[in-house]
This record gives sequence, structure tokens and C-alpha cells, in this order.
Amino acid sequence: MSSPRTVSDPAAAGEPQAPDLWSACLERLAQELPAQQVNTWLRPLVARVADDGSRVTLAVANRFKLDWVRAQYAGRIGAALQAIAGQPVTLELVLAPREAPAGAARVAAPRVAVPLRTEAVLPPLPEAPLASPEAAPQHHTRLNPALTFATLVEGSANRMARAAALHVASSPGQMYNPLFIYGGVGLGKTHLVHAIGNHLLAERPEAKVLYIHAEQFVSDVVKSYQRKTFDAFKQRYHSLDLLLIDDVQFFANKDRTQEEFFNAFEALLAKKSHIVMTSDTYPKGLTDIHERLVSRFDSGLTVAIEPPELEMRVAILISKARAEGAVMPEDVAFFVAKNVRSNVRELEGALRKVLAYARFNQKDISIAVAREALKDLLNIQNRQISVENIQKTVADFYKIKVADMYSKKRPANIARPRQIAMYLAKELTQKSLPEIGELFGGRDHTTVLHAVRKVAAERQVDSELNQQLHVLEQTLKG
Ligand SMILES: Nc1ncnc2c1ncn2[C@@H]1O[C@H](COP(=O)(O)OP(=O)(O)OP(=O)(O)O)[C@@H](O)[C@H]1O
Repeated sequence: MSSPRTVSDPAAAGEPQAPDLWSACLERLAQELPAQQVNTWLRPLVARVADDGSRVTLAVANRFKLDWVRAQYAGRIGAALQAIAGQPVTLELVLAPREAPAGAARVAAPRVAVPLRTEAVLPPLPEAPLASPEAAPQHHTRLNPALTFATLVEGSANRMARAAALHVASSPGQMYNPLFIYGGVGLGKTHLVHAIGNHLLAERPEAKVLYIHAEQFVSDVVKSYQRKTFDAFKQRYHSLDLLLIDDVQFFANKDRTQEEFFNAFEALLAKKSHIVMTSDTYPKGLTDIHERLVSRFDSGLTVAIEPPELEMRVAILISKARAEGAVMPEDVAFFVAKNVRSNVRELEGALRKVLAYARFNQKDISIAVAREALKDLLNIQNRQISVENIQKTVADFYKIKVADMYSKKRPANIARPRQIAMYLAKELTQKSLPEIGELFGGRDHTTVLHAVRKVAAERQVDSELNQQLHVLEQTLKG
């Protein structure tokens, strides 16, 4: 590995001049971002650039800032570095050693780069973090600064919810009040509401924003009841500009809480403060919640978040790996995304396992590594390779419709994947040629035989095809 040099490090005055890569990157980012952001967050970073420019290590003064820089800027920095260097650049964010004075922090050795820990991908919700230390509001927001719009991957599953959330974050108290977001577990509801709060605070640091889980609200009600501190309770909730309340289904059967929430709701709406709620179901699907509340929940905009589709899962994996300073090749992301479908939280779990396995074993991230890392998960799935599954996987891979597998269409961009799917059906299932032909829109067995032979012969000489087949085989076998 090439030895790192330190740049913009006053403590290293005797060392070689800063390689231009980081300075050029700062210049470029200064064109794209407000000067205040560049000066606050990026200029103080202490950079080390490997001699061959393939790796840049940035030291950040503390954990909070590190999370913030990673969440807000890592993707942008990585892209800028790569564009300037004209080659892939690995970006590492590390904590500067504690004893170093602020601004002159020396970079920790790259090997102790932020280790892949659970909270590296998913920073734990601190007790009462502030959205930005520079713009510290005077009350506890309970916002997690890592959960922003920038770190939320957009796809058809969350497009509408995201658009509505962005609108609310930019103009609270106007349209879509209340905003009610619902969807299954681990699909990004909490992330989205934090993003609304963080966005608003970035624009209006003085805004009174509170994120709270419904269970915490219940316990606040109980406490203020017991301590007879209802005035303080009301003062706290009714004075907010933005209330973000997560998992309101937890209000079920809590009559007193529902009453207090109703009061807060009315007070906030009356003063044009915004309320955003999440739930595991749409308002009318909620049980044991007073009708007057349910009808209010539904009186603004109700939007769903769906489970992410394949392309979005691939994008999430690539983006979260990048935020970790790792590069996840697209074929590996495809392999993982095909095999982990339930929700984003599980996708993150799978990613952590793959990155940790690769790191501990000092291997590059590949399908073989992912398969090994996810062995247990893949075994549980008791996979049965069906022709249907092959058709779907191949269609996804080549970005065509599954229906094209049975259609009579002949353009090469469709006929070729169809032949590949036939080949894989023969290779990976027990089906006979006539059975396969039948499953591909009633084609003759000679058509299948032709496809099988053609693909088998071509993969011997066409390394790109061979690689694609390899990815598909690994993905299907799990
Ligand atoms: N579109 C996305 N892009 C990036 N990360 C996402 C996306 N959706 C979800 N995540 C991540 O997945 C994890 C789970 O999301 P989150 O906690 O927001 O889910 P949730 O819908 O609130 O789940 P629950 O109902 O269990 O509370 C979080 O780490 C979140 O950052």
C-alpha cells in the first residue's frame, strides 16, 4: 500500500506539500455548496492522500461531526475525488485522536479507520442530540443528524412520501398538514421523519422541532399526570413548530394519551405548526384509537411507503457501502438485493455482514465473499430454483419485463436474455426441454435446445457473457 501524506495539517509543516487532490476537491465542493457549509464542515478536515491518489483519509474531530460529515457529504466528496482523480478513490473517514488540538488533529492510521460497527451504518439515537452543533437549538430535538434526505435513497417505493416530506420540510404549516406516513417495518418511515426535522433545522435553526416515538409520548403523559406537571407538558408540546411522532399505532387503548394528543394536535394545527405522524397502517386501519383522532389523522395527506423494489435495494446497498468508505460492485449488490427482499433494515444487516467479512478476511467485496458472509441467511431461505424465478431474475438483470420471457418478440435485447434464461433453466432445474419450452410461452423444444447450445458455446469465448452468467447463477443458487 502506498504511504499516506498529510495535507492541510499545520502540525505537519515539515511534510511534503499537500497533494492537489484534496485541495482540488475542496475547490470543487466550494463551487457546489454554500461557503458556510464548506467552511464549517469540510475545510477543518485533515486529509491524507495516498501517493497514488487511490485513497483519501479524512480525520474528523469527534464522533458527532464524523456522523454528520458521513451522512451529509461523504457521497459528494467521494464523487468529486473520483472525478478529479479520474480513477476510483477510496474515501475513509476516521476520528482524529482525542489529544490532538482542534484544527491540528493528526490523522489516525488508515487501518484504524472507523471500524464497521453496527452504529457506523445506523448511528444509535443519542439521548438528545442536536441537529447541528453549529446551529444548536435551545431545546432537545431528539433528531438523529445522520437521517437526512441526502442519505435516503429514492425509488418508486418511497417517491411520493419523500416528495411530500420534502415539501413539508421546506414549507411547514402549509400544505399536507398533518402528514401521515405509513408502511411496514424497516421501510424508512423513521428515517423520513428525521429527514424532515433535520432539513427544517438546517434552514431555520431557531425552529422548535421535536421527534418523539409514540411510546415516549405515552410515558410523558403518564409522568406529567403523576407529577402534576401538565402545564409544563402543554407548554412543551403546544409551542412546537414541528412535531414528528413515530408509530402512532402505539396509542391504541391509551385513552388519556389520546386525549392529550388530541389537545396537542388541535393546538398545533391552530397555530399552523406542522404535525407528521408515522404508523404501520393507514389511519382507518388503526384499531382502538378514537374516531375523532383517526379522522384528524386522515385530514391532511396520507402516503404509503412500499417495500423497495430490486433497483432501489441495489441503490441502497451501493450508497450505504459508499458511506462506509467501501465500494460495492453492482453485481454483488444485485446478488445481495435479490436475496434480501423484506425491508431496508435487513438489507443493512446483510451489508454489514458482507463488509465486515471482507474486512476481517482482507478480501475484496465479491459475490463469493457475500455468499460466504450471508451463508446462514441464504441457507434459511431453503431455495428452490424454479423456471419462474430464473425468468424473473434474468429479466431484472437485463432490465426487461418478465412478460417478455413468454412473448413472441424478437429484438435482440429481448431474445438474448430469453435465451439466457432458457439456458439457465436447463442448467439449474430438472425440467425437460419441452417443459421449459412450454414455460417460455409455448415454444418448441428445438428452440430451447438451440438457445441452450448457443449460450453454452458463447460463454466459452465471451468473457463478459460468462461473467454475467456467473452472477446470475450465484444469485439464483444463493
Ligand atoms: N430509502 C432508504 N434509503 C436509505 N436508507 C433507508 C431507506 N429506507 C430505510 N432506510 C434505512 O433502513 C433502516 C430502517 O429504517 P426506519 O427505521 O426508518 O424504518 P421504519 O419504517 O421506521 O421501521 P419501523 O416501523 O420498524 O420503525 C434505517 O437505518 C434507515 O436509515
